[in-house]
Amino acid sequence: MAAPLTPTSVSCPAKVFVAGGYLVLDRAYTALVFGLDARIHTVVEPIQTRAGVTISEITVKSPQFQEAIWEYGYRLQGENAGISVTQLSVGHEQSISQTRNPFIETALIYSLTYISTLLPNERIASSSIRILADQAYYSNPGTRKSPNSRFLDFNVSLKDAHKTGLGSSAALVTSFTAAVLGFYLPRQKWDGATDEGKRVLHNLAQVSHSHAQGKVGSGFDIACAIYGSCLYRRFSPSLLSALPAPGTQGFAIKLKDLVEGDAWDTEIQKAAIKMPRGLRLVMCDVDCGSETPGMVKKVLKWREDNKQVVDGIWDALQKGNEALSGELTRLANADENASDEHGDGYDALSKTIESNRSLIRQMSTASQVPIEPPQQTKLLDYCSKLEGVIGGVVPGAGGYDAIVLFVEDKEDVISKLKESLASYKPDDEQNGMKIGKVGVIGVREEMEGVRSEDLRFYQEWATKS
Ligand SMILES: Nc1ncnc2c1ncn2[C@@H]1O[C@H](COP(=O)(O)OP(=O)(O)O)[C@@H](O)[C@H]1O
Ligand SMILES: C[C@@](O)(CCOP(=O)(O)OP(=O)(O)O)CC(=O)O
Repeated sequence: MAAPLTPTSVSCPAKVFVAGGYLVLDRAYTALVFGLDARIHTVVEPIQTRAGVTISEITVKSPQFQEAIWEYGYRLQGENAGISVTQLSVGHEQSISQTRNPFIETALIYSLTYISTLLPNERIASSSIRILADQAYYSNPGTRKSPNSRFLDFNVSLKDAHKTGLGSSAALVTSFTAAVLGFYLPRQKWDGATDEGKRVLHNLAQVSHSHAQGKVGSGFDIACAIYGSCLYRRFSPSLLSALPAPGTQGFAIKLKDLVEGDAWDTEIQKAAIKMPRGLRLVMCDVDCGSETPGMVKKVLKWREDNKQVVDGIWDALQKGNEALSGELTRLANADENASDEHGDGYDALSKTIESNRSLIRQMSTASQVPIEPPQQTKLLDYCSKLEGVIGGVVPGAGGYDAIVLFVEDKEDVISKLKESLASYKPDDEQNGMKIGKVGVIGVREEMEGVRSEDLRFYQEWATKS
């Protein structure tokens, strides 16, 4: 007889991709990714069913948003095809979503299927799942239920929420997968606190996120959701191509083999990423926007057509990115060995950032993809001259989304930075784009990845549908 299921909650951090954008799509290069102290939590709880009634239903709610309830029926299929999931759209409640949430649906299919391979003779019980996200993922103001509320009511539907680009889908899929595995599986079958548990979680979340996303990303965001700040080398994309589609013959067994197997060549180096004690990251949201997949396509095409030139720039940039993580680690280690102030000790860091930016601009100009477009150059140059700002870059794919700055971790430096940004005047429109208000997002770097959470956090959100 299986042990009774107990409520389980897991959270994962947001990400900022500081160096190695585009390069990381190729295993020859690495990415420097920082986790941020904004998290997405997933809570899984048993639901009471009346004696004798056996239903197979999982309800997923994202109660901070309107119309964000998804109800799923599920069943085990023959021929090792795994668990099939059907969205139930009974519509008896106004808040039931009429739209699909591909990230939730896919994470459910993949995690239940994996669970079914480990518990072949057990019925998977119904459950209720809640998702709660920290404010920083969205720029909608939101309202508090009480003065100390951690999770705000955003008062909009997910489709109308304005994302700040911190990797909501990766933190969602990873915390969701971890919470579902932790809820249904006994510790001896899967333990998220162990290295092996994390490795399986990483592989499973990569496969499911990649499926939901259309297999375009390098997977850096999932790695960060699990391991926190790290140096990341991606897995070979061919690993995923042999997996049959969900619901087809052999899917379950092949999924189990894939996620538990040792063919994964992902490399995660936690020790290669550190933040010196006197510094912190500041993320600024630029009120504009860019489409990552379109930019990726164009950059890859440019690389294909100009292999030699591009390899030259990318090899130099890889060296520069290694110099950046090397300098951060050197400064952080120096902090551990002495308690002195750095004085002008950030000069080398500042120069490395500058020279990496110049290579990124070369890439922008040659590919004609606005990775660091002139509007962002002007903003970064402006910020880099402010007191206590060491330098900054356009994170990830770049474009008009955001900038990230290395800043001295002092209150007066941050408040002056905020003042200066409030009065910042961007140039008029260039190439059809004009950046708007620049705001500081309330986050900073965090080293820790996935973690179990205390259920008390969610009391306020216990009953709201
Ligand atoms: N709080 C949430 N609850 C439910 N689904 C969410 C939530 N936040 C994000 N998502 C899902 O993730 C999608 C956004 O993912 P994506 O476009 O990849 O943005 P990001 O760059 O933040 O990862 C949303 O359309 C939705 O499906
Ligand atoms: C281009 C990339 O290498 C980096 C993109 O980083 P972003 O942080 O810009 O990503 P999104 O939040 O998904 O838009 C693509 C990748 O590695 O997947």
